[in-house]
Amino acid sequence: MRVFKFGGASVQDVDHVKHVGKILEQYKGEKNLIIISAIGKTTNALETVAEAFFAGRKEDALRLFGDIRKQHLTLAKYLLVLEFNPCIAQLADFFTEVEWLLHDKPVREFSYYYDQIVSVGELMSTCIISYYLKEYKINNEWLDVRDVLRTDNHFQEGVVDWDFTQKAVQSQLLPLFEKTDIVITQGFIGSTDQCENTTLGREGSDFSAAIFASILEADNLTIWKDVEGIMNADPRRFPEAVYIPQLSYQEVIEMAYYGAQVIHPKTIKPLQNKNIPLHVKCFLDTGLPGTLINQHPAKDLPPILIDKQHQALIHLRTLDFSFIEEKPMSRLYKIFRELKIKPNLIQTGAISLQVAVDDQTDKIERFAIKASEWFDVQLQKDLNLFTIRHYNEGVISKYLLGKEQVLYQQNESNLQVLYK
Ligand SMILES: Nc1ncnc2c1ncn2[C@@H]1O[C@H](COP(=O)(O)OP(=O)(O)O)[C@@H](O)[C@H]1O
Ligand SMILES: N[C@@H](CC(=O)OP(=O)(O)O)C(=O)O
Repeated sequence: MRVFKFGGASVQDVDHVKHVGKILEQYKGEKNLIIISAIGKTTNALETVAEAFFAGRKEDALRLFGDIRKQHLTLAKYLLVLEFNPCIAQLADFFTEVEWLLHDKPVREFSYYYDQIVSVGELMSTCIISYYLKEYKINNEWLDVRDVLRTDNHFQEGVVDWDFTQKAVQSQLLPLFEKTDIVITQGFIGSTDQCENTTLGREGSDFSAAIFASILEADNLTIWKDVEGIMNADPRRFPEAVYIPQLSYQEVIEMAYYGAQVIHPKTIKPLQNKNIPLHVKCFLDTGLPGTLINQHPAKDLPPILIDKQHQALIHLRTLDFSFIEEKPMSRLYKIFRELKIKPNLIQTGAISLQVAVDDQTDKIERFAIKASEWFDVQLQKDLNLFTIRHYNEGVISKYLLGKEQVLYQQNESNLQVLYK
């Protein structure tokens, strides 16, 4: 058994969806679970629908959703002939689910509505692709992942109930493989025990794929991307980036943790725990070897560059001049935990502390209010966090010279600079 994941970039239009069919043909006769994300940038578009709805701009929300609906119907029209009508019937159910909700008034928290609305992206994409594959004579079964992947009710960041999910995989997913070799399902989304939609956090489809690979004890997880494989930097921002043929789980988990936006940070743990190899392969040129990620330490790694934008630096000083010891630290971590804030960089002094975090205005404001009970809180915005793993003098001078540095930290393997 293999698990494949196709992200939004790989299913962004008619030609890309057709290419998915071509890739699957190469694996005929093998059992494959296919996890697919929303088409192109649909999740971003659905986020604006959720925001308009929650702000009470019902007409805007309906209009924006109308555009998304139209795009999906157009895609179905260009891909399908025989399977067009059944596909449209299934899509209509998904549209109705959202449109009914948009006619209501928000009475619950934003995250709840976000998940009910945004999750339709993956339902629509998998529906169209499953029908396209049938039309193309690639027999497959479509699975509503909400029947299998159970989470708690932390909307926008559902925590997976592994026990339930494992049992549901046995009872609902595996029997589908008795009928067909290919099962198509959604990444990124799940459901609570109350049948409410949840999401696993932005870009969470990689994580969904790893969850299934782990439960199924798959031979391999392949994530198809629009790049040659994993590179030592984002090639969109660093055209000189070089491709890396093999990486260890540990290296990739570190890269993702520091902000490399190529694999979701939660993807590696379930794979490492079961020793399942991860392949990052090139969607457009399947002949390329891609990057293999496994337990073996990589040799001769180039310096790895990660430039994380939209950072804010929170300056904290204890109001009563007490030292930064266990008590103030545990208070701070309690607030981080409550607000789900992840510190990207921490530097401590005697009575002061600086924390770099992703600049999420709403969360930072709530943090400042809570922390001001014990700390003087100041904020600095519009910063970037540059991380170099496996640094050397050459890369330091190439990339950091001339940058206005705000904070600097260095250990044996990482160098991090917060700059303006
Ligand atoms: N270290 C890296 N190696 C390769 N690609 C990277 C890296 N860091 C960021 N990227 C970016 O990740 C993109 C692919 O990820 P993403 O757009 O999330 O794909 P998908 O939507 O298919 O999951 C590439 O186009 C590339 O710009
Ligand atoms: N569609 C979701 C989940 C995801 O993982 O997408 P992608 O595979 O395109 O990064 C998002 O955009 O966050």
